[in-house]
Amino acid sequence: MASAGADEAAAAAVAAQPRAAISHVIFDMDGLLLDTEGFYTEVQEKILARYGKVFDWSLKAKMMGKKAAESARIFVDECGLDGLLTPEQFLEERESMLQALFPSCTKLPGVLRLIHHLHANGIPMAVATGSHKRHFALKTQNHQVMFSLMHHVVMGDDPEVKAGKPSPDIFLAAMRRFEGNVEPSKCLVFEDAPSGVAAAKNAGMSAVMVPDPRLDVSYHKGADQVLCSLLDFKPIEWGLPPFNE
Ligand SMILES: O=P(O)(O)OC[C@@H](O)CO
Ligand SMILES: [Mg+2]
Repeated sequence: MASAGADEAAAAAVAAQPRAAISHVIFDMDGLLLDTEGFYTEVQEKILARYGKVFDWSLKAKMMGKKAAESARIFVDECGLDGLLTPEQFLEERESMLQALFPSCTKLPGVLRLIHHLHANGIPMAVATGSHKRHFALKTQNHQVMFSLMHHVVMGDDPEVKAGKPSPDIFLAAMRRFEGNVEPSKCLVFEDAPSGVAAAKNAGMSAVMVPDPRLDVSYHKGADQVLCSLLDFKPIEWGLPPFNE
């Protein structure tokens, strides 16, 4: 067993050489802060079952994190539903089911601890979500306090977000809305989706991925760090103030 002295020396070494000198943090929302991805999966499984098809995780990997219209197009194309269902009909069909589910969503493990810690230490935070305004309101109605700690939120239907993730648009818009002149290399993005990690990297930022365990590990590549849960995040590795526990 390592001695207390050895532990302290190891912590000092990590603090002396962080992976990056992060000053600003940007969170994805669905599947990262809020446990909403399961709702999408459930509803999409139901719709696909009507056509005698099974919704799987390789399709999920392509859809998650995208703007609604983009993921609807992927759903129709990948499932071979052209001529049977349009992307617009798909969105309409899933809408009432999703609306009923969203308000009951819960926070994912470690979210509150990390956000309160960063806020207490004066680290500016933002949210960058592919979700549009109407869904954002339904998902966050029971999590207002947490979102009030964010400097700002950028949503998928924001005029500055021309293309959804993996385009860097949303993360660059989130970066520009912080006060001062913030460099991408100082921004750390937390994401659950492959397209979100790619968007962060395309923006020149660092990306910590917290994927669903059902997502194949081949989708982890590109992330600077992959964690099972936000509870495993060590701020000190990124030049951020350490937890005091
Ligand atoms: O960007 P996020 O917050 O994951 O939201 C995307 C979404 O609407 C569901 O995949
Ligand atoms: Mg997400």
